[in-house]
Amino acid sequence: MTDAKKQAALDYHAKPIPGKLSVELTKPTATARDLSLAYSPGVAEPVREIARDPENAYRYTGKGNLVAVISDGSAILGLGNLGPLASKPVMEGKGVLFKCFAGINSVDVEVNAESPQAFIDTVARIADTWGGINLEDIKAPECFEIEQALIEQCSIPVFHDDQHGTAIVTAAGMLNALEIAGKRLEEAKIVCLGAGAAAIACMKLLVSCGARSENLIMLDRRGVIHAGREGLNPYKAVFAVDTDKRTLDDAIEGADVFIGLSGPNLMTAEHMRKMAPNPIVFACTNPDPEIHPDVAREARPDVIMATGRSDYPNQVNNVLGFPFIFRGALDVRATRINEEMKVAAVHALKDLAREPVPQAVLDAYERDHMAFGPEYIIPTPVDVRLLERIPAAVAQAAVDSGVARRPYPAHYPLKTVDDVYGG
Ligand SMILES: NC(=O)C1=CN([C@@H]2O[C@H](COP(=O)(O)OP(=O)(O)OC[C@H]3O[C@@H](n4cnc5c(N)ncnc54)[C@H](OP(=O)(O)O)[C@@H]3O)[C@@H](O)[C@H]2O)C=CC1
Ligand SMILES: CC(=O)C(=O)O
Ligand SMILES: [Mg+2]
Repeated sequence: MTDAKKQAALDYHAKPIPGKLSVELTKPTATARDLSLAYSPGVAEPVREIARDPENAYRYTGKGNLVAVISDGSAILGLGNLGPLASKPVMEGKGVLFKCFAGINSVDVEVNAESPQAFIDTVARIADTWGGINLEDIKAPECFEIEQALIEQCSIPVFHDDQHGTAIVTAAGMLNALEIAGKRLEEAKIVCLGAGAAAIACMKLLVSCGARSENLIMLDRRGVIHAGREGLNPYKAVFAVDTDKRTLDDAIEGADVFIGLSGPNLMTAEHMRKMAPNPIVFACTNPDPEIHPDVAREARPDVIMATGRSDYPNQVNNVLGFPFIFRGALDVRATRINEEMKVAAVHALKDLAREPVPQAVLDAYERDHMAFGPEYIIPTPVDVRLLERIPAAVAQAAVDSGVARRPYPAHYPLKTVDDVYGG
């Protein structure tokens, strides 16, 4: 970013008041009568009702439309382990996206925990406060243990966005990109740079969509994850392949697909030139991708290119997933977000990209034309049809797979965030 853009970003966060979110009132509070209902003595009545039946918390408090965005700041975007407090702008940012795209209220919680167990204990003790928990920017491998333990201990959906949100959006974009490139997932040679939270979840989902594990090479800071490599954790070991390739330079030769979920500027024009015809490059590290789109395109005009950013075509970013997935999960009061719900989200997102793009999206992106093709493999986050399609698909999958505690919502499909509380 230029110095001017960096300053604009700081000013955006600082002015006219610090931060990006505030709490709003939903009931009148002007009179003595209002206050006697909102607080003492009236507040005692919902207290008694919730003590009698905890389900009443959904009726008398904001719990059912409230998601906690929780981090320890150990993997903030691609910036690394900068600690809990430094993650707060990102967590507030996730809250902005929950609210503006799906009408979901959120609180950000930055946890200073000395161990995964301390993090789990802290969150588990306060989990009943919310309707769902979105774990964010927690590094691998700790994130796997943390998410699994919290899923087991909490009765509300717990979802590590960097794993599953990213995987859902990547799979949807990849299925479309492969079709446009005239390639098949079952045959595609895939290189994944990064072997952390996002990378491992993305590769697992691509394998379950049809990618062959023997066609997949994953790399971490030490290079290719190959059979016999010592010191691999069990999450990486699943992806160890029998190969004599050791570096990105070796692995990228003839690859159809590169997926970057690692760090900035790790891929070069020379790597691009070694890829197969019509290569697909998802350089998804934020804010600075593994390779700048202009460099990639100059090296390979035939590339289908995506990044995690809003300022280039094809934004493969979990913003296309988490607001809408939680919307569907909350509205049927799902106990968890299971594989069926994730797969339903992949297909809803993938299919939407094939439909004509609304004028409002063209206006927001200052474009005359956008249509399914190399420059448009996936919808943009401002597309209001995401709110119509993804929650509906997720809610239906929750009902069908038996994790919904409420029926498919009568007020679906949603047309705008004003509809989220129904009639
Ligand atoms: N576009 C999107 O929607 C999303 C993008 N991301 C991006 O993905 C990246 C990883 O995030 P996340 O998985 O949560 O973080 P993790 O800390 O869990 O994983 C980071 C992974 O990147 C690897 N890595 C880091 N630097 C290098 C390097 N120089 N060479 C090779 N591998 C490297 C690490 O290797 P090692 O295991 O050896 O330490 C690790 O496997 C971030 O940049 C983030 O912005 C994440 C989520 C969503
Ligand atoms: C987008 C996101 O969640 C990340 O880069 O970590
Ligand atoms: Mg993240």
